[in-house]
Formats: sequence, C-alpha cells, structure tokens
Amino acid sequence: MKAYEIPGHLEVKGNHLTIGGVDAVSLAETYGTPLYVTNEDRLRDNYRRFSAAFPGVSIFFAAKSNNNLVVQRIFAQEGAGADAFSDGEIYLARMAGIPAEKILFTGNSKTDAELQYAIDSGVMVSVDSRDELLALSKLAKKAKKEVKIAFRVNPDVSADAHPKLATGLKVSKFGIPTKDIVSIYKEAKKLPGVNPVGIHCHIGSQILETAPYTEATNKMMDLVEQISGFIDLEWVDLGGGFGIPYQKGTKVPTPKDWAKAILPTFKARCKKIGISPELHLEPGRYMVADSTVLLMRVNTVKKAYKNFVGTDAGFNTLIRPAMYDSYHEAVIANKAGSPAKGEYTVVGPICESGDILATDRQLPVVEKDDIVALLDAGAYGFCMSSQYVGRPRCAEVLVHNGKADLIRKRETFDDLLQNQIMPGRLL
Ligand SMILES: Cc1ncc(COP(=O)(O)O)c(C=O)c1O
Ligand SMILES: N[C@@H](CCCC[NH3+])C(=O)O
Repeated sequence: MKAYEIPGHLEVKGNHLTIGGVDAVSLAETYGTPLYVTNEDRLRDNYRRFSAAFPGVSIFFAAKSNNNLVVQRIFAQEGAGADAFSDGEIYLARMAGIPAEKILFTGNSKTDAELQYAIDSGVMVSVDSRDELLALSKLAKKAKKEVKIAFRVNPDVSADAHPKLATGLKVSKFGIPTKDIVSIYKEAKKLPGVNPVGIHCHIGSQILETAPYTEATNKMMDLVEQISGFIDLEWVDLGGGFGIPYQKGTKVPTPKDWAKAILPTFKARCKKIGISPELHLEPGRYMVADSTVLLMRVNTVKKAYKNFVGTDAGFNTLIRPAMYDSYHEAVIANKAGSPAKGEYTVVGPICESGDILATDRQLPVVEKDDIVALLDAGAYGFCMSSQYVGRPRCAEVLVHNGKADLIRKRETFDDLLQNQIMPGRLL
C-alpha cells in the first residue's frame, strides 16, 4: 500500500488512482483537466471524526477554505454552522442551507454595507475593532435590530505556522489586543443594537502541535474570567487551524489529541468561574483538504537542467505551492502502482518562474498525456484560483457511491469577457 492510500477513499486499483472507488483517469477523460475531484464520503467522515472528538461542541465550518455550494450543503446536512469572512460568504452559506443563527461573520475590515447585510441576514458578528463596533451599533439601532456579537481577540499565541498563516501574533492584523478587551466589552454593553454574547480567537492555520491551543484556551479563559462578571457569555470560539499531513508520514495530532489539548482546560476554567458557555470551533482545512484531488494532464516532459513535467494546471488553479511553498503529494494517476524511476519537477503553464506545483519528486517514468494527481487539494484550492494568463477556471466533480456529478462547470472564454465593458468610442 502506498503511504498516501486511505482505504475506501484514495486507492490504487489496476495501476490507476481511484477516489471514492472512481477511476481518476476516466474522470479526467470524461470531464477534462484540470479537474478538482471531491469525495463526498470523505467530507462526511472528516466532519464526523472531528465532531465525535468534541462532543457538545458546535462546529462552524470555515467557508473560506472551500466555497463550493455542494460541499457546504453536505456540512449543513451534517449539522455545521459557518464562519463567513465576507458578505459573499454569508450569502453562499445561506444558499447552502446553513441557518443564519449558525453563521458567524468574522471579517477584519468590513464595509458598512457588509455590516448592514449581516444585520439583515440575522447572523452573528465577530467584531475586529472599535470602529467596527461603533458602525455596527449605529446601523443596527437604525434598523431597530439587535445583533449578537463577539470580539475577535488577538491572544498573542505563537503557533509555529507558516508566517503567512499565523494570525494570533502581536504583529498580526487580526483581532483586538488582550489589554483592551475588558474595556471594549464594557463599552459594547452600553451601546444599542449590539449584544455581546461571545468571545472569539483564531491563532493560525496548518498548525501541527497541540500546545498553542492549550495556551490560547488559557489566555481566552483569563479574559472570560474578567468579563463574565458583567457579560452573560453564551459561547467561546477558539477558531480553526487544525493541520493535516500534506507530506505523508508527517506526525499530526488527531482530533482526539486536539480535544485533549482544549476540552479539559476549557471545562476546568468554566467550572472555576461558575459558567457554562458553549464551545465553538471553526475548522476549515481539516474538513476538506484530503477529500479532494486535483487532476491535470501532462503537456510536455522536458529534460533541461532538471526534468520538467509541464501540466495544464498552474498557480492559476492551485496557488498554495507558489504562495506558501506548500507541499502536495504528486501521483501519476495512470501509473499509480508503478515504481519511481526518476526525479521530476511538476510545473504549470503560467509565465512565471514561481509556477511550480511539486519540486524534485521521485515518480514513475512520466510521459506526455499522463494524468498527474495532486493530493489534499480540497482546502484553499479552487476558491483561491484565478483566470490569470487568460485561463478560464476549471471544473469540479463530486464522487459518491461510485458515481460522479459535475458540481461546477468549467469556465469558457465567455467567462473571460464577462463583466468587461468596451466603451462605445473604442468599438
Ligand atoms: C477566523 C477564522 N476561522 C477559521 C479559519 C480556518 O482555518 P483552517 O482552515 O486552518 O482550519 C480561518 C482561516 O485561517 C479564519 O480566518
Ligand atoms: N490560504 C491558506 C490558509 C489561510 C487561512 C485563512 N486565514 C492556505 O492555503 O493554507
């Protein structure tokens, strides 16, 4: 068995990679490439495994990690709420069937129009600054509504994440410093239109150790202790960030490990204070990353100073390697069981040297028209893709019970033109 195989999900059968029992090579032939393929059962398994480790905890799926309506629909069916970072994400989550009262709007630089949209939609808001608090209060008062709010705390916890993925450090743009928290809750308590019922933090993404969560829990509970005398706290939200093993063999905490790092501390501190707020968590990556492979076709194999495999997907389709030096396992889907025969660097069709998807990988002999699968592409994959270099965005497929459904159409040249306007004088 290959290190990346997950029984029932990703398997090698007859030298081909299969996902959810469906042959990846035949999917590439039927739907074309590049193609994101997601296994519904894996989404549900991930959700159930995570929530089983956190009994009684409310899961707010971080919608930014995968904006596909079908994916969010599946989580809605599993009982998830959503962490939405924009009005557009609130809209999508509502369209996927997630009830407004289970959506937390968490942006850090919200427009008044977005705040109005949140008020009209009836969602909760995680407030990131005093300016935002005042704007929200004014708008809610005018609309004769009361919005349930939390404040996003910057707990100053170092989470050993990639510098671009750490969000809870002093230098991070997110959240309110701990020293200002008590006074802002006091101020909010007096303002019309807002009802402070929660407290929120999120310390970073792709975190691979449990200790930062215990530290964040303690720091948040220190604040809870200080505000619980005058705030009727309904919930504490510790955010997401739970990492996954992109590099096979990397030791990664399990949901039970994460739970052990958070729950006993949370419960003990609540008991000591004499309160029983709910705990909320906002996993994104953990729920979706390993449910999805990105399939792409080899256009060229070039022996230069290195062996370059040129595919039809680049950082326009999956930006993570270019943006964060992220590792995604590369598998030749039509030779998945064959032994490695050489070292290859997989690159895309974009006019930039940074357009590299996988560097110096041991792979079977790679040839034109082979299908490369990049694994763990379900988080921050399609949703961060673009039309750079005049390439329409690709399609997405969902597999379930051995069958595939197209869940997002491949864009066409018309989509490149959509919304562009030629002034009459230039016609
Ligand atoms: C507020 C908030 N919550 C949750 C998440 C989800 O993070 P992850 O996908 O690492 O679980 C993010 C993204 O980092 C976020 O900004
Ligand atoms: N986009 C990042 C994660 C950012 C999380 C959002 N705060 C990634 O691909 O890993």
